[in-house]
Amino acid sequence: MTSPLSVDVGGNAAYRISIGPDLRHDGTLLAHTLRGRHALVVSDAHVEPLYATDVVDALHAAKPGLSIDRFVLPPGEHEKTLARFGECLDALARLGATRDATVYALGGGVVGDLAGFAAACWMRGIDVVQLPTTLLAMVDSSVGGKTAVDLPAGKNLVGAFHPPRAVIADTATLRTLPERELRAGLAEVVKYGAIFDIAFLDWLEQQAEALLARDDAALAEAIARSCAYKAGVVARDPFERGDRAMLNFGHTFGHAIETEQGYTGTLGDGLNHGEAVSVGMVLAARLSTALGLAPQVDEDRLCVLLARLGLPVTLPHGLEPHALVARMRLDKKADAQGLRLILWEGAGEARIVPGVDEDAVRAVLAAV
Ligand SMILES: NC(=O)c1ccc[n+]([C@@H]2O[C@H](COP(=O)([O-])OP(=O)(O)OC[C@H]3O[C@@H](n4cnc5c(N)ncnc54)[C@H](O)[C@@H]3O)[C@@H](O)[C@H]2O)c1
Ligand SMILES: O=C(O)C(=O)C[C@@H](O)[C@H](O)[C@H](O)COP(=O)(O)O
Ligand SMILES: [Zn+2]
Repeated sequence: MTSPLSVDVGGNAAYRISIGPDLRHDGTLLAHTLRGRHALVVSDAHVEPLYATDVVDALHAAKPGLSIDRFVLPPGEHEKTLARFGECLDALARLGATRDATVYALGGGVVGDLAGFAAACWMRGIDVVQLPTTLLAMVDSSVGGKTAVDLPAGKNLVGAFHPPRAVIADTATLRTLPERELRAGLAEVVKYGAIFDIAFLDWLEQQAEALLARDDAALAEAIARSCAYKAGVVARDPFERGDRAMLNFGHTFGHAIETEQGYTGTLGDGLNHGEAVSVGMVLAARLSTALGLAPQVDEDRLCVLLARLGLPVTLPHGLEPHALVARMRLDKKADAQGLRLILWEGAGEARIVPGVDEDAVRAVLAAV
């Protein structure tokens, strides 16, 4: 077994992100995260048949006598609901999970967010270990402790900050990830370059083909570098009181699109999260240009890179600017001054902008 890469997340609730092939079989690494004798593996109906038995077997081998159950969600963003969250809590009750139990979130960001929220609430908080199986979850959602479910009114409106005890990213699971989901993950990878580091954007431009071809070395580097950017900011600002909000670049627009489309991304007729963030980043860059904050050339560069990665860069048909702006008002960054958006001053330099004029936002939405 190749030795895993690791990224440490500092702060009050420090933990390690381990990245490498076949880590789901590593009983020692998995069992190191266990405190009690109950474990619930939460997954979805695509991922559970592929990988859950490996995790359960590795845990049993490392800790005989462990009581393990599985809770399996139907796949898709439209399942990240309060109702499924309630079912997950029922599964913990059936297991008899005590306060030293561990939830293993095996899947993409939908599983990670919902299972993490259940762990945050069960008996006021038990351990969750994130076992991400999508690129998006490896580079973003498994790290940082944001957990949530969606409401029909908006994305992630009910949730809690609940950092994982560990993140174990088995990169071999990416071999079965559908092409579209790989591209969606690359949108959040591009986000780190856009907000923090122009040199990372240069690297992504050089590695675009290798990443799309799932070159192991390119993917491992993209994951480790992304985790390092995210680890740095969440350790400084775990509860998003300051610059962590930059991780939301493209998200106020993106979440409005996902909500307006009824979270149909994984059903095939709408945009999934990564795709919506791709369009959202283009809109944020265009608004920055329109407001005179950033040069046009950087907006063009971002669009070209996202398009090369096979991501959408224009608004889907049928979405009304007024309806999207109404959704944006329920964004969690909005405040008494109105919309607070993450814009940029150019590639690699995000900026938090309060009190953004809604007419300017509608004009950009109408133009893209
Ligand atoms: N908490 C955070 O900080 C954070 C960050 C980014 C995104 N998110 C959330 O993450 C969610 C999106 O996550 P996602 O893009 O992983 O989507 P997802 O969880 O819906 O997974 C995408 C699809 O891939 C399938 N899949 C997962 N792993 C697979 C594998 N290895 N092989 C085959 N199929 C596999 C899933 O079953 C699903 O159909 C959104 O709800 C978003 O809001 C949260
Ligand atoms: O970790 C963060 O902070 C992020 O904003 C990461 C985002 O990619 C992610 O989609 C997050 O779930 C959005 O958070 P929200 O607070 O806007 O719901
Ligand atoms: Zn996101």
